[in-house]
Amino acid sequence: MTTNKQVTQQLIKEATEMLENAYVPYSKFPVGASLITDDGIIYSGCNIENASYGLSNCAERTAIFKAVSEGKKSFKQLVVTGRTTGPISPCGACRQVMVEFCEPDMPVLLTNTNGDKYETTVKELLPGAFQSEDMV
Ligand SMILES: O=c1ccn([C@H]2C[C@H](O)[C@@H](CO)O2)c(=O)[nH]1
Ligand SMILES: [Zn+2]
Repeated sequence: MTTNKQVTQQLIKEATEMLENAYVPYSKFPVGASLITDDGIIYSGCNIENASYGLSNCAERTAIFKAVSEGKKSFKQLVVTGRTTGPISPCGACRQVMVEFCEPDMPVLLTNTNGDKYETTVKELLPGAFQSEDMV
């Protein structure tokens, strides 16, 4: 049997490995994210930058889009890591994308390579989010 703790450890490991794949010639700030589906498949991603800076994609969105593009839309947990002094903080765009694809109470673990951790949820990260239900 795999415990929640073991799953979290695996997500942290895979998010950390993603730091090596980050394409960050501009910021030199690698970020890794790892997401597990309800059926236990892990999708991980890194940030991918562009010379046209605004086209850069964050690690969180890379992981979520990888999963969605494989037909997955039901998720259990997301882990994000970076070389920050405290736990990393996802940008507004990623918080909005989390709201689109993850349940409000889904756990999100923000961490860093020192092992600092902040456990939160999708709804705590973006209270009052704009959602499809708002378009009546
Ligand atoms: O949670 C975060 C915060 C930042 N970045 C990326 C965007 C950009 O490539 C670099 C600097 O902002 O870090 C992420 O991928 N996730
Ligand atoms: Zn982001």
